[in-house]
Amino acid sequence: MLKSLGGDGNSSFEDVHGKSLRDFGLENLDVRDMFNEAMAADSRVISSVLVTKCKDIFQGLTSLVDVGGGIGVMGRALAEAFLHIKCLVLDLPHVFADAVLLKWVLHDWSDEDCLKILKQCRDPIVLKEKRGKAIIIDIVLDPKGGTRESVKLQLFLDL
Ligand SMILES: C[S@@+](CC[C@H](N)C(=O)[O-])C[C@H]1O[C@@H](n2cnc3c(N)ncnc32)[C@H](O)[C@@H]1O
Repeated sequence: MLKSLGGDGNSSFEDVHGKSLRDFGLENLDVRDMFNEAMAADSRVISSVLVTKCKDIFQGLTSLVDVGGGIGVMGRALAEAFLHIKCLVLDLPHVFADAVLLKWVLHDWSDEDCLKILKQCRDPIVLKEKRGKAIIIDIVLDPKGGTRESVKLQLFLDL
């Protein structure tokens, strides 16, 4: 990004808006969506070249992670072109997700850490205009005891 002429280290965007494009996008859904779609449009062009002219790069691979892969256009194109490669896309939850799934994650963290984790999950999905969800699949402690099996499991998870 162009740096401003003021020499303060900020980008021109930061000088005008008081925050980075990334932070601005977190609060302005239209801007965020427009940015993600612009990146996706670029990926459509680049991926079409990649899968036709650069096949050799992918020979022998069985898996690939597209880090910061946006809404997954590149990952999908690679997965479709190279069926032997398992493609994963890693990006921030707000980029691609309506929901965050936490299965067997929270039970072995302290209450304090659980709050931190849930807050991290909440911020991106709250921005999804109330469509977002946090889906938690985990053990629920029964203060009255529960069945023998469930108590055994609770004790096991406390170890
Ligand atoms: C400039 S975009 C590039 C997107 C995609 N690779 C492309 O070329 O179309 C950078 C991406 O990095 C993602 N990103 C930023 N910080 C990240 C982090 N800590 N973990 C994962 N992804 C991150 C952003 O959400 C964004 O989608």
